[in-house]
Amino acid sequence: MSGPVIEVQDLHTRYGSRWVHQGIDFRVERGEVVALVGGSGSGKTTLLRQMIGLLQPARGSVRVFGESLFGGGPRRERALRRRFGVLFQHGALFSAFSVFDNIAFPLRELKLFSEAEIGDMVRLKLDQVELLPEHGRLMPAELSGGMVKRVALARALALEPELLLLDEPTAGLDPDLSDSFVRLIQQLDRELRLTVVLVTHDIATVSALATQVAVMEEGRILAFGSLDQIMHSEHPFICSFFHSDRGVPVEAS
Ligand SMILES: Nc1ncnc2c1ncn2[C@@H]1O[C@H](COP(=O)(O)OP(=O)(O)OP(=O)(O)O)[C@@H](O)[C@H]1O
Repeated sequence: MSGPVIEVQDLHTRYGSRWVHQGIDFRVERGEVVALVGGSGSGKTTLLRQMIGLLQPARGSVRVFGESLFGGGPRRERALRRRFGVLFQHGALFSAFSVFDNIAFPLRELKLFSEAEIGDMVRLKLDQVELLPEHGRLMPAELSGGMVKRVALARALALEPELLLLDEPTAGLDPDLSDSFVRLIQQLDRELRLTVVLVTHDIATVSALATQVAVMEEGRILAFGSLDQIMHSEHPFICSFFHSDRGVPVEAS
């Protein structure tokens, strides 16, 4: 496929009478890892929700793989949605399902595979996120924070998506766990040649993963470019964001 993986044009979003996005233009090219950063409440997660079709634009458009997430008919929309995987902010595992059944869920929904095939695929996904087959028997309540993220990532990868969307992938993890989760995403990104969009507040995550950075403020994209370009911006908001006490373990050359 040629053309961008995601193309957002003149996007306006509102919750009730409150406008959250006021004219967003944004493109994600194949193979890029784009980090959405910005102040709290600037509309990052809402933009991610638009990209996965959980919200409809009030104005403007969101196209994924060249198609609108709405209006193509149920079969076409389902086919389009199978091409991306989502890691939600707190993992969003089904608490009544085991790890195995959480990862199997999107595979079973397809009604294309036998239980034996699903078993093989779930074990492969567990291995990809560096968990053991026996972890499949655990319930979400028995998992550490790092394991929840890995299981949620395995579920997001279950249908072998081309596009992966991650909402705050390292939130709630201590620095060591955060580093090892970022390394895992890096490795999978290389192996699976994914296109990735992630929302994060963590500059270390941006520095390790992102090929492009979009800085959001008050419902607009303030700047878009490589981390190096963004780091050299003189915009006061960007300066305070990237050079604050949150620490910038980034060697911008
Ligand atoms: N379901 C909702 N209903 C009403 N308002 C909402 C809803 N979700 C988000 N908002 C509001 O929209 C604005 C943007 O929220 P969003 O979660 O997209 O921001 P964010 O940049 O991801 O913030 P954070 O970094 O704090 O997660 C905020 O003011 C938020 O309160």
